[in-house]
Amino acid sequence: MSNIFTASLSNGTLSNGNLTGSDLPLLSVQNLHKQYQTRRASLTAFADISLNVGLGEVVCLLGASGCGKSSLLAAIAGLQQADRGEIYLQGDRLQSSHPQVGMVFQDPCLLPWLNVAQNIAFGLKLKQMPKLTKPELRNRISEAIAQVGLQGFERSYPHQLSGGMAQRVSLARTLARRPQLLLLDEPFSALDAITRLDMQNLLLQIISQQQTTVLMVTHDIDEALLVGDRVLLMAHHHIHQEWSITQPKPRVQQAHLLSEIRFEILESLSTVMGSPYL
Ligand SMILES: Nc1ncnc2c1ncn2[C@@H]1O[C@H](COP(=O)(O)OP(=O)(O)OP(=O)(O)O)[C@@H](O)[C@H]1O
Repeated sequence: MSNIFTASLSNGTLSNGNLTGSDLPLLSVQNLHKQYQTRRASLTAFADISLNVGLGEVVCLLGASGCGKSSLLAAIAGLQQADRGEIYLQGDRLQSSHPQVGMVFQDPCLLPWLNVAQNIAFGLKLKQMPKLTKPELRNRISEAIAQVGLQGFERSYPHQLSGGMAQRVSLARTLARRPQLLLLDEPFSALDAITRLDMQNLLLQIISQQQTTVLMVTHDIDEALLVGDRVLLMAHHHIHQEWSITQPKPRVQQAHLLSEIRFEILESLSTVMGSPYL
């Protein structure tokens, strides 16, 4: 095993990331389980999921389609209820959506009749958000626009933006809420390769400036290796294996150092899915 990562089988036990001693994880998920009931069947979304994410940690969730990644994120975001198990944010039990938990989806979901600034303001005016004064609202909006590099586009409408710009607005809308925990569900997967690289760099920049805690779903192993401090591999609705990556960021120039872990992830995925990914 290389010195830049460590791998372990989680087997449903709590994963502590970089936590030490009595540190409270920012996010703690304990024995979470969800079934979807359809007219014909009961489908497992995810089963017996336990994980911790430490303050400032970036954890990436990888896994084959249908293993439950998006459902897990939606449950943590409070967008849907799990059937069993508990979710804690800094020790407080979460049972519905929380202003300190922000989520960005693959689709930017911008409101077409609102301009960039108004779309960002919309996220700040949701009923679960603390009330802001007008100057506070203006500050939050301009700060978020600057964070994603969209100064000058405040009055543009969604149809006037490229896909990458629209996703920047979506990110700004969530960042403006100053969430403690950022949940990202394949945020860049609909973008072309170059825009995707730009957005990955932007995310890395925001993470390092704000010390944001992130739980990110991605299909892209290279993306997980680029931004993650830990990579969790989900299979058959469980967390199957995890890797800690200690290689310093940015890692773009050091892709060769990560090839070993990339190989391990593909090997593990091939074994657990019974399909050749190598
Ligand atoms: N609203 C729903 N009703 C019924 N079953 C659902 C629903 N949403 C998801 N499922 C099922 O739950 C399981 C997990 O789905 P989920 O979308 O969470 O997986 P995923 O790992 O995010 O997949 P992908 O990577 O393709 O987005 C799948 O079997 C899926 O068919």
